[in-house]
Amino acid sequence: MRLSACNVSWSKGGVSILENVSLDVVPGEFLGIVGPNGSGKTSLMSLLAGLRRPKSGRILVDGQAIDRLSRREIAKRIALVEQQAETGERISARQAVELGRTPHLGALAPWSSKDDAIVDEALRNVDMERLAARLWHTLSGGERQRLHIARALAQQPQVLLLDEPTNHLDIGHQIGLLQLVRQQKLTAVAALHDLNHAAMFCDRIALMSGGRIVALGRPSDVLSGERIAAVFGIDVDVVHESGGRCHIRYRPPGSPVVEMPVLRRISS
Ligand SMILES: Nc1ncnc2c1ncn2[C@@H]1O[C@H](COP(=O)(O)OP(=O)(O)OP(=O)(O)O)[C@@H](O)[C@H]1O
Repeated sequence: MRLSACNVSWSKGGVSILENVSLDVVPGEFLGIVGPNGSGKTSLMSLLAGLRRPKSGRILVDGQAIDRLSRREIAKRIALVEQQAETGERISARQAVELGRTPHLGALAPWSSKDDAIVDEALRNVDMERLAARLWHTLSGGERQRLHIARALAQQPQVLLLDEPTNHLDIGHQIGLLQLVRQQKLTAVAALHDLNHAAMFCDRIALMSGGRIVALGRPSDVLSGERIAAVFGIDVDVVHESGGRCHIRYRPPGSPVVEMPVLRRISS
């Protein structure tokens, strides 16, 4: 499924937050959105999910304006994992994941063993099967975050939107989650803070600053030292790898510039 933002602007209380943002998420790709705090990543995600309407411009789902689709139609195609998604309900881990099936259920489509199997698989995917019976309020931040992802997977969307999905996760589960997203046969867009995670897992990266996309392309084309310095105000050394990937080394303030080699992956 193709998801597009066409010249989208959004403002709140007279303050411009997104300005003329255009983005085409290609079917099957994993697109990363990076940028400093307040650059507009979450605002863009909520427009892409159809939760907010742009002041001008359009969000298109396979060429169709998103505001012409019902909430249920959107939910069958797009799942959003928000940054501070919480539930105050007294529900179990499994029940939280079962909520992902809601858009697919109805009078003519009651809960069935197929839904159970989808929920089982989603729990397995995030390594949470053994805690399925636990009550939500007894779970750690990282366990809850993994369940939010499982709920989104159980929704069986065509596009998965993730706002800082690795928050609260230990490094093993951060890498595991990004790898899991990459392995899914769906289109994914993730707002990420870790530039190396974006460079490692994303096919393309959109770099945001001040409510605009300032660069969009393959990791090694977008994440240049000059651009990172201009947008984040830090000095880095970038090691370019083959296949458009790169690795960023953060330089301690005041340390000299190092010529970084170009690395080529040796395939076995
Ligand atoms: N509902 C709102 N009302 C007023 N200002 C808002 C609203 N939502 C977002 N903003 C402002 O818009 C700007 C962009 O916010 P947004 O949450 O999209 O940034 P972000 O890139 O996701 O930031 P972070 O990395 O800190 O999560 C910020 O300055 C924020 O304060």
